[in-house]
Amino acid sequence: MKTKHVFESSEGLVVKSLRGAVALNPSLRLHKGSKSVFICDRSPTARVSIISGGGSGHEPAHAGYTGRGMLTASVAGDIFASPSASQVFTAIQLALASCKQAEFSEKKEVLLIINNYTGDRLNFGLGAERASTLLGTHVESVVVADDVSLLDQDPPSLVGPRGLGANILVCKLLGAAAESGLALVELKSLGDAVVDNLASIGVGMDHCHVPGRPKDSVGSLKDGECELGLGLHNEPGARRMQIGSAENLVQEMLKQILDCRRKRSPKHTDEEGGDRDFIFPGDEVVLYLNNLGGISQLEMGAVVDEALSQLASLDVFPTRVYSHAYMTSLNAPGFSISILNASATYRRLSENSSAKLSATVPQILSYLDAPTGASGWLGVRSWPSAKEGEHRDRNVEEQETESLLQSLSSHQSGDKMFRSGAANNQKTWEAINLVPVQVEKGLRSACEAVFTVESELTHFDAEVGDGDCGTTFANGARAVLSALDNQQIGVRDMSPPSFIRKLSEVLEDSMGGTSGALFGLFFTALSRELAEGESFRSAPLRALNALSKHTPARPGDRTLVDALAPFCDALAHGEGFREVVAAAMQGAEETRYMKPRLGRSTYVPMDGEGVGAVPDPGAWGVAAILSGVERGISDPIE
Ligand SMILES: Nc1ncnc2c1ncn2[C@@H]1O[C@H](COP(=O)(O)OP(=O)(O)O)[C@@H](O)[C@H]1O
Ligand SMILES: O=C[C@H](O)COP(=O)(O)O
Repeated sequence: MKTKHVFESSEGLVVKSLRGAVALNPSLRLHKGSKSVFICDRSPTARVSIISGGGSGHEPAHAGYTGRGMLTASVAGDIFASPSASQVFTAIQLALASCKQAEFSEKKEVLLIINNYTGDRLNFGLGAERASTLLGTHVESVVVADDVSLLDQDPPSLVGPRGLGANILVCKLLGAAAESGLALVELKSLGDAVVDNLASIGVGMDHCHVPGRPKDSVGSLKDGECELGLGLHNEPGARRMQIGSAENLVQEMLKQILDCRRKRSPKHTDEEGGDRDFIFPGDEVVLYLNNLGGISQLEMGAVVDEALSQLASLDVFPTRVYSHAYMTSLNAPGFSISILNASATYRRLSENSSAKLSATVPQILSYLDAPTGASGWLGVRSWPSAKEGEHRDRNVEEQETESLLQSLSSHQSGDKMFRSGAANNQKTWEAINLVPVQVEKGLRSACEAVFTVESELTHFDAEVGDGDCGTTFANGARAVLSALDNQQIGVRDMSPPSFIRKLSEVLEDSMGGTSGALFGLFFTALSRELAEGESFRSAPLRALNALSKHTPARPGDRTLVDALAPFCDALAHGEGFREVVAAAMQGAEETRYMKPRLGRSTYVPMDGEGVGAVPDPGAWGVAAILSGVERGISDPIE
């Protein structure tokens, strides 16, 4: 595995890289704070804004696919961690603003293209909810879940298949369809039909290394070995196997794609036609290969050739062929093969009575052929002419974007109400038996505890996930300490509900990822419960119940809920703080032996030697936070 980088740390790397992407295309602007890139000269024909995004490390996704005929705006999280809900909300605002101001109020329709990862689903979902409430935006989502490598899991995971590199094919198709003037309901029908008939599988020769992470944070593969059923985030593949030969590898990958209908879990059988072929004779299909970043172009060309000749031997002759590093996993030496069945997409649209669009196969293919101004797809073909001696000044452009966002706040309704939430409640800390000095000490100590376990969390998450859990938790802890230090939040100056509400905003803005969304939701609910008069003993359990509406995770599913639930329960039952923290730690410890049904661990085979021995990183982090609080407060809470 290559661990040498041009930039030895990931600090500031994402924004720098986004600036690079914007420099390639004069039609783009960057909003640094939210890591959003948007079109500043949107075409008049597009009625709907198309937005996608996700963690960084997948470049040129998604900034490189922002441009006329593809995405109106994109939003990036940290490396391999989804952007937060507030980032998504800002991206939506900027996409809407890219219409001329006069048209702003009429073009409030947004389609989100979301890859099926928990963090992305939660954060894009919450960002969309906020846009509907505050801007009156009508938002629909198309969820890309094209990975066929884990369809026969038993019991089936609650997460569903991952989204792989064919996400970009969906962005291209829907971006061009939006450019042609389709309405939101039509785009949603088209998108759903496309993702239902899209199947992909990835393979990796080795893992990639994230700049700045410990060099041994991810294990290397042995000579001659590969991992089949690979995601985009460096998590272990569905299974290890001998490469054998390139022909065998491509054959195995195509077989999994062509058999995907038969492999779908029984619960999908009725609605999705389980036990059927993925391709019928005469179907028009698109072959799409995605280089994860580390395979030579020479070999990729040969893989295209191999895939085409094997498909020809099965009487399948793709009408369109694409191969490029569309959506990378840093520089991972791997690739994925995807097939989009355009004929089946057409059938699905014409047979489904609830579909709001009918589109012929040539029409569907025309969306792929349509020109785009997005540099990552074909490269920008025509540059707007600049006056002699006129140069772009990125500082001026970024300042203009800040001003634009500020001016947009006048279009929002109810922002103040949303932001302050429970802030009006004047109940004091003393009234709920907490001493402000102790609360601050506990909070600071919790942040220190996160730094202590950061590398452990990275290690656990690298074993069973994508290795970003330590960074995500540490980002949150750093932001909380800095918010306390610069008095952005102050325990003494704020009532408990307002303080917790602000804390949730700080966490939500700084963390991203699944855990950032879950913390944001939990603390928002906690603030509301306190404002409604619940005590510090009863409010956390009620907040946990509120969280349960956004995630199906329950104790036993091997998530951070396994640490949080015993804590909330024990607190509600009147146990002392030492005991409630011990309950959380025991819950986290027990995750070592649990089989995951949620989160990224579901993609990883857990029966393998040693893998099951690590606890769930999120649960471990929550337990560390709580024991940090315990260390920080010298007296019991009551
Ligand atoms: N659906 C879910 N519900 C509750 N907790 C979850 C869920 N999915 C993942 N988690 C928790 O999130 C932790 C990972 O957090 P994070 O690194 O932010 O996730 P990711 O990188 O996958 O977005 C997991 O260890 C698990 O505790
Ligand atoms: O690159 C990361 C993806 O957007 C998934 O995000 P997540 O790991 O937070 O679910």
